[in-house]
Amino acid sequence: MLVINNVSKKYGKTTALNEISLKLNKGACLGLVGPNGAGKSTLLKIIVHIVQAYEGKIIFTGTSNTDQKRTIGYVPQDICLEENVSAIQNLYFFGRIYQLRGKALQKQAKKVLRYIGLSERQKDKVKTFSGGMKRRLNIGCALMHEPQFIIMDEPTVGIDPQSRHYILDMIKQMKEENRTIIYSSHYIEEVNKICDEVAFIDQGKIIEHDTINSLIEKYAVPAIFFACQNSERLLADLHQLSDHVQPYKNGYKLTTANPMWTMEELLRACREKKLVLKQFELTYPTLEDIFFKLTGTELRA
Ligand SMILES: Nc1ncnc2c1ncn2[C@@H]1O[C@H](COP(=O)(O)OP(=O)(O)OP(=O)(O)O)[C@@H](O)[C@H]1O
Repeated sequence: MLVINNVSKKYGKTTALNEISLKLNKGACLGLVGPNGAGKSTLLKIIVHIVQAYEGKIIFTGTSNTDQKRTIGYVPQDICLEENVSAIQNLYFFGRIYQLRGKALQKQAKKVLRYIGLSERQKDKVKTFSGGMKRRLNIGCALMHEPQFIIMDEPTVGIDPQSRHYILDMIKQMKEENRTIIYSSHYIEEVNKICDEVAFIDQGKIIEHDTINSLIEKYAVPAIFFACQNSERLLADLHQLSDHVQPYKNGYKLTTANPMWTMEELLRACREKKLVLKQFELTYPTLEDIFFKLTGTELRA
């Protein structure tokens, strides 16, 4: 288990983290989601001991390994590879840091190469690799010592959709191996695909932390979007049906706790006023909408 207790960090006058507390169970896959500058990288660097001057406590419990660093694999946001040597040489370098030698080192490097799908390119220099291949190798380097905790800082930034897919599949496999994962991203749809729980971070504070299902249940009030010609003629009816009516695209969006009844009433009002519907949809907020609702901040800003 990983316990983050009241962690704060300042860089000069900038507060990067403000009393962060989080608990993560063994085998959990947490998406750490926040916009640029929210404090994600700082928190991850504190967890992996790169940033050592901070307030609060980080506690790892239940690991059999006495050396905490050996239980953690860290994938930094910036690719950290030696470009002028081969993929396998990069893996050997990271394996040696963790005292792997000889046959054991070779065997582990081959295993990791299969895992990251680069066996065919193992002898090629990294400088000949695409951005996505470099990202995969960057992840492979963090896996050489078979860590229980895997901490990834935006590992899919700036890569092609195929490599992105590959990386997401790798993370799913890590989950099946019961590794504990923290995955930082501002691509919320990725987090939705692979994580079980999500922590929203904004301006150095954790705004929410829960399972994705619980968050959706808690905040996802359904909305009806509709568009028709002269839709402003329905405005009075709309305000009777919902307290939250807003112009949206070429029509209006209204939130409602009772969507079926609201839809029926809306259709009835359209028929009465002889208005022809162009679009009519029942929508549920995405995690991105929930983040915006809680923080007033766009994730992709
Ligand atoms: N080494 C540093 N020196 C000074 N300020 C820093 C340093 N590292 C981060 N900060 C500041 O701390 C705050 C949090 O930055 P951090 O990199 O942790 O955010 P982030 O959520 O990872 O953002 P991004 O998605 O852009 O990587 C920002 O205001 C940033 O400018």
